Amino acid sequence: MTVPADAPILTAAAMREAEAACAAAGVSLAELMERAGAAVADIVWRMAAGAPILILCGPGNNGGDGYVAARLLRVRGAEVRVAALGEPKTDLAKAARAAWTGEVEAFDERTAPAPIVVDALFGAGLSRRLSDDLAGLLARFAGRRVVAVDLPSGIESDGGEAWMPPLPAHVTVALGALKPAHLLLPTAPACGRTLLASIGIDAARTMRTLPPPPLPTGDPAAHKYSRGMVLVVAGPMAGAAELAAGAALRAGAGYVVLDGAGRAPLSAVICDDGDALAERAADPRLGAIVVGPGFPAGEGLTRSLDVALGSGKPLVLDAAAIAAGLTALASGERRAILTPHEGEFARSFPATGGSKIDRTLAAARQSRAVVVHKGADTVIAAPDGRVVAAWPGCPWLASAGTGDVLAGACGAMLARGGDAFEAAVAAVGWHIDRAARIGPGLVADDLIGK
Ligand SMILES: NC(=O)C1=CN([C@@H]2O[C@H](COP(=O)(O)OP(=O)(O)OC[C@H]3O[C@@H](n4cnc5c(N)ncnc54)[C@H](O)[C@@H]3O)[C@@H](O)[C@H]2O)[C@@H](O)CC1
Ligand SMILES: [K+]
Repeated sequence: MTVPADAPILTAAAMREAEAACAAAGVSLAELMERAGAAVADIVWRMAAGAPILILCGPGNNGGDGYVAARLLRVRGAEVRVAALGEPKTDLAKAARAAWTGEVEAFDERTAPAPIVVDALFGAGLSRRLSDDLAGLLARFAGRRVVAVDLPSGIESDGGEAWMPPLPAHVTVALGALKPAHLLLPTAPACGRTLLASIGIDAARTMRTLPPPPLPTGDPAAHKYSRGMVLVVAGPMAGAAELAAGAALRAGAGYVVLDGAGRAPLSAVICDDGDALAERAADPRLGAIVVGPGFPAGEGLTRSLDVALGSGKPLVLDAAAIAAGLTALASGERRAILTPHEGEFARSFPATGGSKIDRTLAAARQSRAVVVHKGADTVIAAPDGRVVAAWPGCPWLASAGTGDVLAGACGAMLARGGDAFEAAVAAVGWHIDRAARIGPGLVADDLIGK
C-alpha cells in the first residue's frame, strides 16, 4: 500500500470547484474525462500485459471514464469487454458511451470475469451505501487484478463514512487529486496502491500527503544551542520521558535536558533531579518543552504543566497533558504541538465530528495548536487549515513507546524555530522513515539507538 508523496488532497466539494475553475480556464469537462480515461488506460494496459480486460461502467462520470478507457485500450489492441449498470445518465458519460463502438453487456450475475477488472462504477458521486445486490455482484470478482477508477466503488470520497467497498482494488487511479478516503482508515487499505493522475486539475495544496523526508543538511556554523535546546519533563513513568529525550537528540536537537527522576537514555542527555524545572524552563536558549510522556493526570502534572505554560516557550503536549493544557493553549498565541492517539483525542475533543481530517482540523482550530492525530493514518492539522495525511505510515510503529519517541522528535523540530506545523510534519516524517529503516521486530528503544 503506497500513496504518492506530497500530493494534493481534495474533498468532493473542493474537487467540483477545481473542476469548475478548469472549465473557466478553457479546459472542458469532456477534455478532463478524456485525460482521466487515458490515464486509466495507460495503467491498465501495462498491468494487463495482453490479458483480457473487463471494464464495469456506472451511470455517472466515473462510468464515463470507463468508456473512454475502453475505447483507448481497444485502439491499442487490447482485448476489452464493457459491462454497464444501465444507460449513462450524464451528458459527458453519454458522449463517452457513444464513442465506444464495442458491445455493452448488462452487468449482472451472468457477467463473466476477466483477469483484469476495471471498476468504473461509482467514484466521487456515490451518495449512499451500495445495495447488497450490487455488492454481491462486485464481490464475485474478488481475486482478480482490480484497478479502481478514482475510488473503489462503494467508498465515500470524503472519508466521513466507513463504508467498505465489496471489491478492494490492487491499484486505484485517483483523478485530479487524492481524496480523504484514500488516506484514512478503514478505507485506505482497500485502495491498494494509489496512483495520482493529475489530469491538469490545479489542486490547492492546503491538504496534502506527507512529503518525502528532507535530505540531512548540517549547518557548518551551528553550535549545540542553535541546533535547538529541548527540555523533557519526566513524570512517574520515567521510561516514557527517557524515550522522548533520546528521540529529541536523535531527531537533531543540539542539547536535551531530562527533568525529574530519569535515567539518561543516552549519555549526551543532561539529567536533572526535578528541583530546577522553573529555572530550566526560563532559560532563554530553550526552544521547546515536552510534557506528557509517562505523566498521568494529577497534581504533579498540573504543577509541571503550569511551569511549562507559564514559561511562554513553545510546547509539545502528549497524553494526559493534552486535555490538561487545552484551556490555557486556546486562550493564547504560542507555537504548540499536541500529539493525541485516538483515545486521547476523543477525550480531549469529544465534540468533533466527520472524517478524521475534519475532526483533526476542528481540534487544531479549537486548541489553536498543531494537532498530530496519531494512528496508522496519522493526520496533522494546523489552526489555519493546513493538513498533512501520513498514510500508510509504518506498521512496525504500532508498539508501546513509539508515541513518546514522536513527542520527543516534535520537540526537536519545534526547538529549531519556524513554523509549528512544518515542525510536526518533519517529526512525523522522521519517525516513519526511521521506523522503516529498522523494520520488523522494531521496539521503541531502537528508534533512539544508533
Ligand atoms: N472531478 C473531476 O475533475 C473529474 C471527475 N471525473 C469522474 O467523475 C466522477 C464523479 O462523477 P459523478 O459525479 O457523475 O458521480 P459517479 O459517477 O461517482 O456516480 C454518480 C451516479 O451514481 C448514482 N449513485 C450514487 N450512489 C449510488 C449507489 N449507492 N447506488 C447506486 N447508484 C448510486 C447517482 O445517482 C449518479 O447517477 C469521479 O469520481 C471521476 O471518476 C472524471 O471524468 C474527470 C474529471
Ligand atoms: K470506481
